Amino acid sequence: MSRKFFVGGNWKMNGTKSEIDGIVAFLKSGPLDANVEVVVGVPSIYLTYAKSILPNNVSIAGQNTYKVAKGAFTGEISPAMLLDNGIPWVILGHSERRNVFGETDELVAEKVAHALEAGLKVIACIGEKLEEREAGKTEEVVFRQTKAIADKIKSWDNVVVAYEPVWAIGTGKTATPQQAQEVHEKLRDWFSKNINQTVAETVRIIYGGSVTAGNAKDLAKEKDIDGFLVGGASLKPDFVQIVNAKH
Ligand SMILES: O=C(COP(=O)(O)O)NO
Repeated sequence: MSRKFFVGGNWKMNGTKSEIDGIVAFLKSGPLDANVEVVVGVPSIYLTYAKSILPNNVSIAGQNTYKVAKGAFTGEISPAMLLDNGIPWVILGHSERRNVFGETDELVAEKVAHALEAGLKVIACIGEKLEEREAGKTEEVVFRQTKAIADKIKSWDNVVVAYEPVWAIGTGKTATPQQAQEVHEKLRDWFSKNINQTVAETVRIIYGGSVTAGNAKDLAKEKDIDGFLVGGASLKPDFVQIVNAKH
């Protein structure tokens, strides 16, 4: 079963309007592989601006939403607010939300469930820390994080899973194609055993963690790597080569 290659850009807390103009310029000139789904994750304050100038072949995501529709949650935004502004995607469970802002597996799962119920599509992030990998706990961690989400949601149709080993994020220490493929394959097997074979075969599992134009092609060759979630490199023209890495 073929899965449409998916490349997300996670701009994190970066950008000014003029820098966004520059990013949009290289996305427009591309050319971007038409067989690849491209979504850029934009800081909340710039979502409307970015959406107004992005080319039609690039979609847009928020970087966080809360677990309920409205209320006394100063500083938060809801899935309904993203949808009200024509934003169809959201990135949830990023390791920076988990490790810097203390989001638990439970909270991430509740956020994913509410975002899907509201009608958003979700890039759901999982990934182990270096000490967990060194302790041989990679599978245990990513299965635990995935199960927490599975226990709360009814369908994986609008979910892209992003495996982002924390030790590879922003470090330049990219997982090797073999390391990434091994975890992606185990995750797909987890879906087969715990959800169903159709989900296992159709859910896109993308890799994130120091993806560059230099390593994307080799990673893209792996059968269970369905794309990327790119941080630093998504702010630069090299992002076009990463989008096109599969073909
Ligand atoms: O956090 C990341 C990856 O960041 P880098 O590509 O900068 O390692 N994606 O969400």
